[in-house]
Amino acid sequence: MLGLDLTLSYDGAPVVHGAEIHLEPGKVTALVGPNGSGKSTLLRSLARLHRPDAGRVLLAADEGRTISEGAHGTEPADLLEHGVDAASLNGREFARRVTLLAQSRPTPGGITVRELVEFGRHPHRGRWIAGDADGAAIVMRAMELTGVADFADQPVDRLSGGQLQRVWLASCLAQDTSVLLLDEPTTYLDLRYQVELLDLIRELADEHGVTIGVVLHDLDQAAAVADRVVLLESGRVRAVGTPTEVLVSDVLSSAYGIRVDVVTDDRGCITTCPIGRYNTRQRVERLVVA
Ligand SMILES: Nc1ncnc2c1ncn2[C@@H]1O[C@H](COP(=O)(O)OP(=O)(O)OP(=O)(O)O)[C@@H](O)[C@H]1O
Repeated sequence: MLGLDLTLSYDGAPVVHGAEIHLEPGKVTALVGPNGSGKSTLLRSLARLHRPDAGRVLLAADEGRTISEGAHGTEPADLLEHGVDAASLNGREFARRVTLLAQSRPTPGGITVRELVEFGRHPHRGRWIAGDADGAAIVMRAMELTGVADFADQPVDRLSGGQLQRVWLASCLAQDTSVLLLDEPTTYLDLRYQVELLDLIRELADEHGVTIGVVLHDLDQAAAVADRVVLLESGRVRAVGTPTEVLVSDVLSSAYGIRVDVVTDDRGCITTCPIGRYNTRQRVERLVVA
């Protein structure tokens, strides 16, 4: 998926200025940056939920293939030549290719977890007949992958924030798209489920070739899960590259307006340490000594 020269605004005031973003099949791209830098707006434009003032979103010709079929993608030059303009697809065609786990969603009342997950199958159902032969198995798999199968028959309005987050993710997975966009998916999740979600993201990319774009505030999580990091600052792409290339002290310190030290251990794990006025400096020193 390629977002080209995207200019995005609210009420005529631009908040993203000519951004380019390439999400590669089988790779995880993390969008990071300060509050208000335009991450969610950019992600929403890729999901066709925010109409660009200028620019366009191109999908690989085979990005219509589903996770279960195994999708393959192309380089930006191929997308420019052969890509499908996202705006040219009807809603159902687009929803079979791209899904977004949004930051906040209204919780529907009076339905069960399984029913909410089944909503994800909507674009795959026939218009007149309920034909979706693989649907039940895909819904079950989505619930198992996200750890919600045990409470499949519970009403969604009785779930905790973290449980609900996983149910929405299951619904996205049930959509079985080749592009998965996630906006701050670890919010509300406890430590175990944060780690499991990051593992799941990697698994979807590595084993199923899914194209993944994920907004993350936690830079250490971005370093752990992403192949590429896009750093946004004031609506512009400030840096793009591998975590080692982008998550460097001077770039982060300048983008976030606070000193950020970066420690890389001998296994290549990156830990970012924003330096506050009190005890965070000692934490960095401990990390460096260890
Ligand atoms: N519905 C809206 N109406 C008007 N302005 C908005 C709206 N949503 C976002 N903005 C503005 O657009 C800019 C980018 O917001 P966006 O939510 O994309 O940033 P973000 O990087 O995702 O921020 P955060 O990290 O706080 O979630 C901000 O200046 C914000 O105030």
